[in-house]
Amino acid sequence: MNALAKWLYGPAPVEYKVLLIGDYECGKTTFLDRLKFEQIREHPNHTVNVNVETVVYPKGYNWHIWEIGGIVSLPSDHLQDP
Ligand SMILES: Nc1nc2c(ncn2[C@@H]2O[C@H](COP(=O)(O)OP(=O)(O)OP(=O)(O)O)[C@@H](O)[C@H]2O)c(=O)[nH]1
Ligand SMILES: [Mg+2]
Repeated sequence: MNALAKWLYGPAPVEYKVLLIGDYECGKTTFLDRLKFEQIREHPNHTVNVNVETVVYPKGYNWHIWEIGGIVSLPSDHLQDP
């Protein structure tokens, strides 16, 4: 079955997961927009928590890019000393 699917659809795409982190308003969404849409917005909204986009480059390679917003609301117990 696997061989049949491969013959019909070609090889499965290669999947990568990338974490995009950085200071508040450092340009993470702008960078992601440029990669995904090949254009940028002048005033993108602040990212709340997470923004995920998949960029295909080159064909057969899927890059799942997770932008973690600069303003992250974490439960307070994550912020306490161990
Ligand atoms: N001049 C200049 N401005 C930029 C650049 N990249 C982003 N900006 C501007 O900086 C501001 C913040 O950009 P975002 O891409 O929203 O930054 P962010 O890191 O995603 O912000 P958060 O999601 O709020 O953490 C926007 O007004 C962008 O237009 C750059 O390379 N040069
Ligand atoms: Mg952002």
